[in-house]
Amino acid sequence: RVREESDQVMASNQEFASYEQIREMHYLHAVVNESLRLYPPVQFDSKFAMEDDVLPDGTFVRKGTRVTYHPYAMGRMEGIWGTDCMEFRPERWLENGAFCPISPFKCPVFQAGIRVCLGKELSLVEMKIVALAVVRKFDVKIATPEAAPRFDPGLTAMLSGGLQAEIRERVIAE
Ligand code: HEM
Repeated sequence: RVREESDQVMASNQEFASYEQIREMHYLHAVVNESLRLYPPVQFDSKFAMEDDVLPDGTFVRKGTRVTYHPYAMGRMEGIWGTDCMEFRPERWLENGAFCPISPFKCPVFQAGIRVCLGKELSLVEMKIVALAVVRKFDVKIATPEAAPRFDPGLTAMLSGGLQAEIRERVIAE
């Protein structure tokens, strides 16, 4: 689907997408957001209360308490995403083919609010340019598609044992 969308927007001999073209690719944007939901590079993140505080839901937090939010767990919660929360379904981010943002407080992959990641937009563009460059030029076949990739816990995400794949140059019919 990403290839099909890019073929409609990019010239067949074009190696890299322009910023304007990237903005036209709603399905690609949905795919990247859906990947980040299930595999957030920052899996969890902690804060320490400098003073007694109260969370928006009324929970009292005593001074010195460590509070951790967990994007990996939140991305897989039925209460947030529904019964298909474990499915990779980019369509959940689309309405009539157009990207439909979901609150960053439901999906805090880049945090949310005033301390949201300053590199969010830059990294989304980077991810999309790299994904397009790979998908348009190569056929990528995961060696063990039946086994879901497993995360190694850590500050930033790694895949346990890597991700074995067979990569072949894409043959484009003339
Ligand atoms: C997929 C890539 C990225 C992810 C998932 C990500 C995620 C995050 C998260 C979760 C935070 C909040 C950390 C905290 O409050 O403890 C954060 C903060 C931040 N990020 Fe990113 N980030 C990414 C890429 C980048 C890039 C490429 C840049 C710079 C070009 C960047 C710059 C920053 C900065 C400056 C902050 C601190 C913002 C503040 O505290 O006011 N990030 N990021």
